[in-house]
Amino acid sequence: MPKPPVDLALYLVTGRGLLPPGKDYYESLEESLQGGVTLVQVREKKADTAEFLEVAVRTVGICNKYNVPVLINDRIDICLASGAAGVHLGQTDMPISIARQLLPKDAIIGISAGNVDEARVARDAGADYVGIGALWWTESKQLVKDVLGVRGVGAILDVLAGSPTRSVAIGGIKSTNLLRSMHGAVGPDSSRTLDGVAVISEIVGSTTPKAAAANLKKLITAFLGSSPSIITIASGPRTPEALVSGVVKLFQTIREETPIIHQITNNVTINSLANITIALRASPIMATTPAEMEDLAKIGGALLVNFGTITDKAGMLAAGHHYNRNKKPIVFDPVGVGATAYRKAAAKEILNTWQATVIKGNGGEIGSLYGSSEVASRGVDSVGQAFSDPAKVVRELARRERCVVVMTGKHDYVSDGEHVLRLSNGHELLENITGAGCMAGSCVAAFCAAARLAQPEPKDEDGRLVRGDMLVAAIGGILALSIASEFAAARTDVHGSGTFLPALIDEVYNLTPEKLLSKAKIEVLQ
Ligand SMILES: Cc1ncc(COP(=O)(O)OP(=O)(O)O)c(N)n1
Ligand SMILES: Cc1nc(C(=O)O)sc1CCOP(=O)(O)O
Repeated sequence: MPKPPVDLALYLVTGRGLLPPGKDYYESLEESLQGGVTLVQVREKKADTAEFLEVAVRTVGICNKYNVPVLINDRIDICLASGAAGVHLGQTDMPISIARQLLPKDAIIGISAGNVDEARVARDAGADYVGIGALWWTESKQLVKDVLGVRGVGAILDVLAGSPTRSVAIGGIKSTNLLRSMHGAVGPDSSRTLDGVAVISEIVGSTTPKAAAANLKKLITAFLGSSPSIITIASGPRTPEALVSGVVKLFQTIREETPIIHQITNNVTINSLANITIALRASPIMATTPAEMEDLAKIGGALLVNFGTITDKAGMLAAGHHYNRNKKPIVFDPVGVGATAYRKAAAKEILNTWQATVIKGNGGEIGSLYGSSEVASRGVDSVGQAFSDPAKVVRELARRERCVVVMTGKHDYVSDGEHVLRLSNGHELLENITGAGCMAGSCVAAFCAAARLAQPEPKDEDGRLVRGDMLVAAIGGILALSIASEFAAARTDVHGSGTFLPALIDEVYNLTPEKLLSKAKIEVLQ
């Protein structure tokens, strides 16, 4: 009979040195079990053998009351002597083949994996699970290597595809980043996700470990119980009529609710972005200082991060973290990402730190993120012919980044990884003004804020990073600007690009549901 899999969902690794002053270890342990911890590892780095054994025996006794298995960090002898369920082994500990011989047949053996090769060896050796770390930076252990970030963890998860070896991530996991960690840590090829999280300080360092554990448990249970395939869960039929009618609803929501759109953008187009946001009846705030981000993320309806003149990377990283934490949408506009190595590295760092809801770019920018040279970036413009299969590019990038992708151009392509839409509105004068693409980003962000507001907050934690139909929101933002551009270009007072820009702002201001309904050109490609 195969042994039943251990529940890795909320894995407490002990750390007596991190207890708050005056808090008893056994009391803290019992409270955390009451909060919903599913597995415990006794990790004693300073105790001698006698003390380690005493702690292990008492820990097993307490955990038995809650039917929660105990693993021992590093030490086979302590595992055997304490009656623990198994061990967690590091890379320099006893090899798993010997550990299996020494331990009972049904012992659980977990192994640390900090890279793809270590995970492959652990998998082939039959590890029950791998502990992948460090995901984020932590003060609980002196790290000797760079943190992996969600992408590093995702790459390791791919190695486990098709094997029974399961996985947890460890390092810096808190209630504030748990959902982002789980959503982001997905193998790009296999879509395999983590089976749980291993945590020390968030629980052990708390004066109320029961509440700390319960909070983490609520989040991880919601994630594991939901469909993790795509960040924005589609709702409603994807016909052109249904999509435009959804866009109109969001357009009206913006007018009724005037959501705050927080924008970190470039100094070339900042004024146009603020004006286009106001024209839509949303409310812009252009703030870049990292220290403000926690507060702004509480009041902002959505965040736009545009790195046209990338001087505020620290603010971008902090802002995204807080918007993820507050479950608010983020639109990422990686302006000119293919132009320099610095921008490429910054985009990678950003997408490894927070989860974008929508990525919007021109062909060169999307091509660069996708890893294609078919259409390249020169400065902030695209060069090269159109993609031979643009639908594939946006769909695959959306799947990989687990968000909605918008690729602007003669036709605009939008995908949530499942559906692909082609939008064919817009006027060529948009190419003759600076910041048309950036303004599209502001419009998309305003529609994303509306999409979130339009969907009632779920009563229970639902494991998502944002709520609302972000596919419709992305389409709405693009249509609002491109349909307004058609009305602006048709005006008799528009004589060229100079008169076009203010007319464009006017026409966004004067946009109506009827104009959107009558002009929208949407094709559902997939
Ligand atoms: C679940 C889990 N994952 C990784 C580790 C780290 O183990 P190791 O590499 O042996 O380092 P130490 O914990 O011994 O410092 C872990 N303990 N648990
Ligand atoms: C024990 C341990 N191992 C790590 C690894 O990277 O292998 S990180 C880590 C410490 C995790 O503690 P916290 O939840 O407080 O960040």
